[in-house]
Amino acid sequence: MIKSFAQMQNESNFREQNCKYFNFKDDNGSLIRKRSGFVTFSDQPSLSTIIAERERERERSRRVRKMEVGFLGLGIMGKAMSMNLLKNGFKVTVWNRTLSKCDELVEHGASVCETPAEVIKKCKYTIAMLSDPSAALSVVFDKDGVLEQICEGKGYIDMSTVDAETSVKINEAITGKGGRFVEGPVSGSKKPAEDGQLIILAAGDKALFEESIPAFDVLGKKSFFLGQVGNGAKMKLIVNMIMGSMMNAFSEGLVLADKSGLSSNTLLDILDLGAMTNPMFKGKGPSMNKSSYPPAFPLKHQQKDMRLALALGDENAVSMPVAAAANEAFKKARSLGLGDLDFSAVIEAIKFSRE
Ligand SMILES: NC(=O)C1=CN([C@@H]2O[C@H](COP(=O)(O)OP(=O)(O)OC[C@H]3O[C@@H](n4cnc5c(N)ncnc54)[C@H](OP(=O)(O)O)[C@@H]3O)[C@@H](O)[C@H]2O)C=CC1
Ligand SMILES: O=CC(=O)O
Repeated sequence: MIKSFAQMQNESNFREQNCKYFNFKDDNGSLIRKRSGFVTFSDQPSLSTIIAERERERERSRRVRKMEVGFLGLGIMGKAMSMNLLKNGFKVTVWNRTLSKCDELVEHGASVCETPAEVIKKCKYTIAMLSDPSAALSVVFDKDGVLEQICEGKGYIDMSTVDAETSVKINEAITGKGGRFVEGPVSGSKKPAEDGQLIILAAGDKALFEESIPAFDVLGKKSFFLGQVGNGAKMKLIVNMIMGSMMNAFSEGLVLADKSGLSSNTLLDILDLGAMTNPMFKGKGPSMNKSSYPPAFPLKHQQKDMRLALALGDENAVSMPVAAAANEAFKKARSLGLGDLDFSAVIEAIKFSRE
């Protein structure tokens, strides 16, 4: 099909190169516009697209520089996440139950407060990353907690992995005082947290979610908005229930290979070449074969997630025998004193039960 110049100009990838326009009159005196040079169709962004993109980036930086974010809980995840916010230009005010853990963040430019209430008072937006439901509730409801200062105009974003009931309770308390709440548990461990590559499973106040996007974009590679409070918690527990079950099957396979006189390293190579290849087997397998479990995702937290996911299964009458068996192995590992090691240390419980 032959297209007119005007039609070509409407194509999204239309570009002009070295074009000059000449105006002259024809025999009837009508003004005619002639063009010299040539046009191309290119996937390269046009100058106007580049300028618009730069302007958007400048606007994003302006918003970030103005955003004062509070951060409660500087464990493995909270430390990496708040450090990322700092490195990306946010003003960050931190609090941790063990206050000395704030020192490293302060060295990188963070301010520190002595209580969660003080952080809330100071910041329009506060993120929490705490170990479990009881920690999440305590930081909100206890003396000097979030509730003492939360009010209209303030947003609270809890990214801890908890059950829906805990999240709903926190939401009711925060909104009851005029504040806004988003739950935003994350999928991804220590390294994705350090690299800003988490997957954020948010739910709750949509406007607060949208205002939090500049921070979420720094913390993660993708943010899902899942609707009402509780949905983020449930989705996270389902994801981790699958992860915990996979880790158990993987551990049993490694132990079985070894006990059958096969090389567990060769098993890793075989798995990596087939349909079951995944970053978890690839990342954890070699260190598991060396019985090394530096904590990225502590085993005690994985067991907490299995427990909470099984409770969700109970509520919904979903039979989950695989997850229940995996939970037993994590419980066994905890009873062996492995709770603070990485969750891959569950393999030790499997080795133990076969000795
Ligand atoms: N590690 C990981 O790979 C991932 C973890 N998660 C989830 O993120 C959350 C944090 O995990 P992670 O950073 O690994 O955990 P850590 O155990 O490293 O850190 C837990 C944090 O919670 C604080 N805390 C515990 N109990 C209380 C309490 N009663 N009152 C106040 N603060 C408390 C700790 O304070 P203190 O320093 O004083 O002990 C610490 O800041 C958990 O819900 C976990 O399931 C989600 C995705 C990945
Ligand atoms: O919750 C743990 C994770 O790796 O995700």
